[in-house]
Amino acid sequence: MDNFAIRVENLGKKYRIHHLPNGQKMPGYSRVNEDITRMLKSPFKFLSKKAHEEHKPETDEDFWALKDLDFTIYPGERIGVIGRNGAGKSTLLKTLSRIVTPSTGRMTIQGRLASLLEVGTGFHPELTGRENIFLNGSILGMARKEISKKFDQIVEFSGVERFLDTPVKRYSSGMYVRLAFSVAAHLDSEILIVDEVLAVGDKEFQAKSLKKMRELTQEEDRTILFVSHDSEKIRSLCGRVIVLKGGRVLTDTTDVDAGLTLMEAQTPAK
Ligand SMILES: Nc1ncnc2c1ncn2[C@@H]1O[C@H](COP(=O)(O)OP(=O)(O)OP(=O)(O)O)[C@@H](O)[C@H]1O
Repeated sequence: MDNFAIRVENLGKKYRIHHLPNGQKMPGYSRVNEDITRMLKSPFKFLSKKAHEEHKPETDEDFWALKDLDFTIYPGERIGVIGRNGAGKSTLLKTLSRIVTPSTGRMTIQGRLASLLEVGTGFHPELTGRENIFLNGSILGMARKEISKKFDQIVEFSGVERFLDTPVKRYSSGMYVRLAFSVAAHLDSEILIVDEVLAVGDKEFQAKSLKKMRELTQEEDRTILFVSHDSEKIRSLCGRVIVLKGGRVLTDTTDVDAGLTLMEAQTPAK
């Protein structure tokens, strides 16, 4: 088998979009929220409108958040996944992290994958920082002894030593990201996926994390997929960019500047 880290073939993700009788479109989950908000605002109006709506047929439509993706990523590459709001970046990273199930195609991942998605994923809120470090290590298949060996490095890099025995639900978002990044960067995984979260940390920690990610690819041949809206960060970290538009690959290039220019010329996906 080829020595690749990630191979994606004809990958697609389809969502069902509900059309409301008033012509609005929305995914199923937000329709419930919308109903609750309307009901709280004006219960009588909501109920009479709802009874009226019941008699109007609703239609559903397929919406492709990702479509026909094909690419191969090799060990040691630092890939920037870029695109305007709604282009499909998070959906792609969540699909690769197996949080979202693809609707078409297949993906082959060679190596262990650690992902750092939006704040709130990855850690168990009730567990302390210390417990989450061990939990994350065991999810990656590491023995307790191996995790213990990395423990001090993780804590030192994160700078959250004083709060190690506090449940992470009490952490500020900055502290949370510090620990989550440090765990993902230091535990044994061949592939690291980082979605925008670093923007939550302070400038100093952001710079330190970018430096760490460069080292991980250079010294340990680890592969990094990085989503960011910050062109400077993409330029300083990535050697290749995959530009998404409307769920499809617009371009996949090692000319990072050209990729960024093309992305900036796009309007957000509808
Ligand atoms: N669970 C869902 N149900 C329906 N549509 C969804 C769902 N999750 C995402 N989408 C839609 O898929 C498209 C891609 O979303 P995604 O979050 O991947 O974009 P993104 O490129 O990460 O955007 P941003 O830069 O704003 O974070 C959007 O149009 C979004 O509304």
